[in-house]
Amino acid sequence: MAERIGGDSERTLEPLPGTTQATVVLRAEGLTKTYAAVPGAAGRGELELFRSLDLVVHAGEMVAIVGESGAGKSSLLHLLAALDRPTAGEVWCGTSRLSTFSAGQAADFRNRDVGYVWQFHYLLPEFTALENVAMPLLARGMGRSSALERARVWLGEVGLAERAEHRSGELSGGEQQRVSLARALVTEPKILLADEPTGDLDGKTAETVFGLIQGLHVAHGLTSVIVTHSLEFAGRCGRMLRLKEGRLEEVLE
Ligand SMILES: Nc1ncnc2c1ncn2[C@@H]1O[C@H](COP(=O)(O)OP(=O)(O)OP(=O)(O)O)[C@@H](O)[C@H]1O
Repeated sequence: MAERIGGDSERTLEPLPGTTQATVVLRAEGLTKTYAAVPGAAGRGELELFRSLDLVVHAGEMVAIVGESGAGKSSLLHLLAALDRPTAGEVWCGTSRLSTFSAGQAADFRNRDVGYVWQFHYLLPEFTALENVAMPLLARGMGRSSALERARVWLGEVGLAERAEHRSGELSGGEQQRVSLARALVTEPKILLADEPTGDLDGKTAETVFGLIQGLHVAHGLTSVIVTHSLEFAGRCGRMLRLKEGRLEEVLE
């Protein structure tokens, strides 16, 4: 059955080949991103990263985005998370047009619908692992004891229940990234966006964190977009796209 997406340009989406269902979770249409020139700054001319880029991500997909450094992968992920606005084009999440969001609506969208993992964990070092994981719940107004209770469950999901009371600054890099993964998912979003989540980690720790992401993706029925420089990890996602010279190409193996 095809699904309709709404807003002011309602269309019928075709199912994926070989499937009967096409639940589109994220859809970018005609996306263009240009960074403006900085007047008077040498080397800061206008920079067009991509033009008229389209992307459709279906429910349950795990999509890897690869590409050379500077290709625009992080910039694309920022647009999907409503962290930035495109120069032209639109990102849809279901029937919501991200470009119509106010700053508050964008923050709500990120708090409720998206779990975002950065290359660097950005945990608050003076707070415990448990408190760090609970932050997004506290930010949405949940009571402290309920937030901490739910955060404890998510620390368990990433295998760190016994580290709950450690300050995040006392944890190893891999543990910190696992805490940041729990923080991203504690609100039980439907979408996980991860920007080089293993980029700062050594090989074995990277494997642990990537395996965890894969496991949580399946266990929680997530729709995930993962930017990575690792072709090995990308090959283990259901679908690989390469951002190259402003275009997204399917990489078929
Ligand atoms: N806010 C900004 N203003 C101006 N230029 C920017 C801005 N953010 C990124 N850029 C430039 O856009 C280009 C793409 O950056 P982006 O971080 O999206 O690439 P990337 O593919 O994620 O790279 P990497 O793999 O090294 O992280 C780079 O040349 C970068 O300097």
